[in-house]
Amino acid sequence: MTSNGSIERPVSGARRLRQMLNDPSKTVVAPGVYDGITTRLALAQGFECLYMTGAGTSMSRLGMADLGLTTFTDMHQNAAMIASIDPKVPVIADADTGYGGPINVANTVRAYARAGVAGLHIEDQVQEKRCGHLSGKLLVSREVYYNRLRAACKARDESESEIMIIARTDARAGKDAEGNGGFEEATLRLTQAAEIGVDAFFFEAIQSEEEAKQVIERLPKIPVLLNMVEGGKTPLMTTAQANKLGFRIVIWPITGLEAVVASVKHAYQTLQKTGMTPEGPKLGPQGLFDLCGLKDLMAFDESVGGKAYSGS
Ligand SMILES: C[C@](O)(C(=O)O)[C@H](CC(=O)O)C(=O)O
Repeated sequence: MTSNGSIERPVSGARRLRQMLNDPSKTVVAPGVYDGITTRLALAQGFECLYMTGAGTSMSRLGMADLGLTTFTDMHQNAAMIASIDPKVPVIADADTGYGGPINVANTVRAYARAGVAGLHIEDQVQEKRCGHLSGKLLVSREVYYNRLRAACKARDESESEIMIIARTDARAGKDAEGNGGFEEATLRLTQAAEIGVDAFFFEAIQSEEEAKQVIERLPKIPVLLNMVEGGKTPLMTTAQANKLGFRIVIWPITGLEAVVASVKHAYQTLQKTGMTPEGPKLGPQGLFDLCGLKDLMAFDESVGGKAYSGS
């Protein structure tokens, strides 16, 4: 309640993200998450923003590489689940190509906003897309891309949502049917994106630190996101380095995936080879469920008179 008796509404993730970006000295770091457990782990670590990776969503939900197989429904459901775990912490979610023409893009923006997503990125790859750090990417024409962005901004404005529209271009390492591609094309596309009214930029597959500097210098002055893909096309840098260059958001989409794949592989290999799981400290069921809210859930049950878990 406020002093005049009205109900104070919780600050949305979108507003919180905008507030964080209002501080020009700050760089927001968002680790990639793709399911409930990675979301819980990132939240437990105290990250103030999360990034829902499309690559991770594709691999964890479908068991498939990041080639545009995830539908709007897959991505929206995952984003909604992730954003609901702690609505105070903003979630930036991958929205790939927007999943169709302008009306699909608009539908995606409205649905992500209703689900509590704080920001999303729309790119200029064709529907048969691939991870931005693979070679041979094909782009839609400038006009088709701009239409996607116009649809996204119009849907944001008409729904009076504060969701941030992040324009991603894959032009640095891709080209359209007319052969337009490369650094200049990417700069041109994002400069036009700012005219259309997007809130931030995602210049995919920056190839060197010098280019990273150029990106910041040459683009209009709205927040620029830096994509740190281990083993990808962009040299890795720390938060402090990214901040010094002027990047305002840094995402680490596959950090969790790399860690999970390595450790789960080791556990399964050990079990297969030796008939026993690897040695080392274990959380046990109690510890695992504690990570996912066990105590809070039981306390809630008890607070409304439930008896199911008392004494557990
Ligand atoms: C950011 C990204 O879109 C993602 O899905 O997380 C990917 C990351 C990856 O595939 O490594 C991308 O950069 O295209």
